[in-house]
Amino acid sequence: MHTAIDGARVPIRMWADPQSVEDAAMRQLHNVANLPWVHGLAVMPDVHYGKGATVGSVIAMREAVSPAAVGVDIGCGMSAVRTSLTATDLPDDLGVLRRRIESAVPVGFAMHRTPVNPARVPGTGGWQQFWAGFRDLHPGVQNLQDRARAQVGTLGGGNHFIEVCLEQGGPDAGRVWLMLHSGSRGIGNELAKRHIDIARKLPHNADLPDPDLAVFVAGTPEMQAYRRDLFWAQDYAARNRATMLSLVQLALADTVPGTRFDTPISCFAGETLVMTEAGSRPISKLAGGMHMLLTDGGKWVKAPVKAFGRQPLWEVVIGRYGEERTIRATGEHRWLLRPKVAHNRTEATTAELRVGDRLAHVFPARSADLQPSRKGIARGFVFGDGSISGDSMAHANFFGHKDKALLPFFDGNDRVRTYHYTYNDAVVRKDHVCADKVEALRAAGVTVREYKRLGGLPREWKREYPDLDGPAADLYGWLAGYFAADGEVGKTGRPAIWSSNRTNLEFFKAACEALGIWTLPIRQKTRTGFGKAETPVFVMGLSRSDLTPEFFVHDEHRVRWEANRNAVERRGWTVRAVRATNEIEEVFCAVVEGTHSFALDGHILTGNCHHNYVAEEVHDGVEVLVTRKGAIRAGSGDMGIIPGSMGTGSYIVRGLGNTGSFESASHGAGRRMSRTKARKTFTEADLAAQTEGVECRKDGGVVDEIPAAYKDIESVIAAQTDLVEVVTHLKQVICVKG
Ligand SMILES: Nc1nc2c(ncn2[C@@H]2O[C@H](COP(=O)(O)O)[C@@H](O)[C@H]2O)c(=O)[nH]1
Ligand SMILES: [Mn+2]
Repeated sequence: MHTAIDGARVPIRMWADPQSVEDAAMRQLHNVANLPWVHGLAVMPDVHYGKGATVGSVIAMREAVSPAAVGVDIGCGMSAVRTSLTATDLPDDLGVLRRRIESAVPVGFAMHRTPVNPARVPGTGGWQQFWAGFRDLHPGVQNLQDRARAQVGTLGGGNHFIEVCLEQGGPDAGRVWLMLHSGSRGIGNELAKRHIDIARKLPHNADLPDPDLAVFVAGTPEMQAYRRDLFWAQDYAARNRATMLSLVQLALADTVPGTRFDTPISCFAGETLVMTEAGSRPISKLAGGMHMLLTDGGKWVKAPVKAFGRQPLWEVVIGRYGEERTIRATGEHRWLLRPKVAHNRTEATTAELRVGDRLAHVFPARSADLQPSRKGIARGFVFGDGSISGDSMAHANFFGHKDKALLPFFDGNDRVRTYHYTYNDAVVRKDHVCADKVEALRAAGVTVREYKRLGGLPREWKREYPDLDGPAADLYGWLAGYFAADGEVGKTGRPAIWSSNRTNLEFFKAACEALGIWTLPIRQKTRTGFGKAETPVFVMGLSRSDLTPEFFVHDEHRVRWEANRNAVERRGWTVRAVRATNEIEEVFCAVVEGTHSFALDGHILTGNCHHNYVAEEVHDGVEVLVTRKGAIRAGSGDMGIIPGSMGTGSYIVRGLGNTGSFESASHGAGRRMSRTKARKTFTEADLAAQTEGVECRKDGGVVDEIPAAYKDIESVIAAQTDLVEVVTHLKQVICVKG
């Protein structure tokens, strides 16, 4: 539970005992909470004083970001992977394995003599494109590319570490894990320092209580340049960890042949269709760019799609309502499931999927007060039941009683005129009849029908589709008007729209997608025309529950729909078959910060790979830039790693999505004392005692990393039970430090 601290411009929500927070850190927190751009500030239980901003703080800012608060180790984070080994599989002399890891991964100031070949890093891709981005970085780092390349796959010093850990308790007790902690190395540091300097000199930062709080504001070239370098450095940090992890995996597999690893990256084959705001597109075509993707909660978010190298593929066959499709994905790809009565699994890897599993789905969020506009209805009706003769303007044609329901939506509807016609069955044609001949024809027993017509309407109403990005009320109105012309509501209350032109229904579908209205697949049927000739016609069902009474312009449509509007709709996909294939291909994934999920075509919600420091997120309905300075994302279901110290172990956690902390949790135990104080307080003997049973350095060079220099990890975890739940407790047997 948290304590709210008032007295600043926004309240400080603190998941730590305020009495335990040192004065310097408390001053930093107040300074941050007083910044004009700050939307909110949450403080994690591992809080302590830090350069620029307090470590263990989550700063949500509107249209601003502070480069010093992000810090110099841009993208610093954790990676972990579970192996197939248990404690007894490890060598008796753990020193052998430690030395193998130390010779595979340079530590401290050391770097690779030649850069690691990316082919040795399965699960990552797009390296060429990534390095091509180097030339766009700050001019001051342009001479550092060779060094940056040589530092990919290196640990660094301080509290960066690589560990071999054992799972504590539970059914998998003794299972071996690999874990590591590092960031964007020298290049991230160089970029950060340059931008921090730039920010300090900007005039709007002149009166800040602490020059380290200088910010960049949205829409300025400085912000644009910082964001470009920031996201590049975050990508570098993730690649650095991925490279190290694969080098450590090789070292372990060399020591214990046959070791297998859970793969931390999970992806799709190139043809997989992903929902974007501009329609569904193959994921391979999206790779290398930023796209608006549909994520959990029905929100559209901008996110990069990336290639992750060649990986073995599985095939998943899914079906719903007579539709069936096959999706190819890696065996480790994470699928989100809808729980069933028989089980409450909410996710599974491809390899763990079972026949009958129901995939989770997501639909774009709809505005609760969506109303069709009058003009939209008129335009949609003309599209369906309008006509154009020659170069004239468009007409709306009202057959039967449609004029009663539709005319009120047209301006100038007093101009409507009545026309008469007879059918000529032989040539399938309407023959117009002059008004003064109607009586005589009827008296002679000829069936004379009538319809009403309103002319003088814009030509494009009949010829063009409306703008998908236009006002939602106009688009919804267009759908309602078109439905009034060519739609029907069946006996079960299911609305369906008909057209002889498939493209019209595809547009109708796209417009529904844009508004969050679910549609069924378009089906082809055969219609027997007036001349008894068979012609193809297309029909598409619409969701009952996504529509509103105002959508139904005709009373009889609305009455049928009302009677059935709550009927159950089975929209979801069910797994019909899962099998491994022999195919190995380039695979792709979207990297959505925050929710770590995005939708495939068919609204299938799926997971992605995670990790980051500055993220664009929406909190309290406001778009904010969230800086997690020593804090992790802990959205509902997000997996996270909270390390303790080189002697006390770590936790794998699952986020609870607490909005009070901006869906965040602590990133570690946090320092209890500075490095200087730790060196003065403790000896090598203390370090040896506190790291007993751990194969690690025990010399004076790492005394400042002694476990007692950090807070008690158990208390830190206990202080955030409303932010995360513990999934696995790990304790290290090897710890490598630089
Ligand atoms: N399991 C281990 N945890 C460690 C070790 N050294 C530090 N730590 C914890 O990591 C966080 C990371 O801190 P950061 O601010 O540098 O990102 C720190 O708070 C400690 O709790 C270690 O050797 N092993
Ligand atoms: Mn770190």
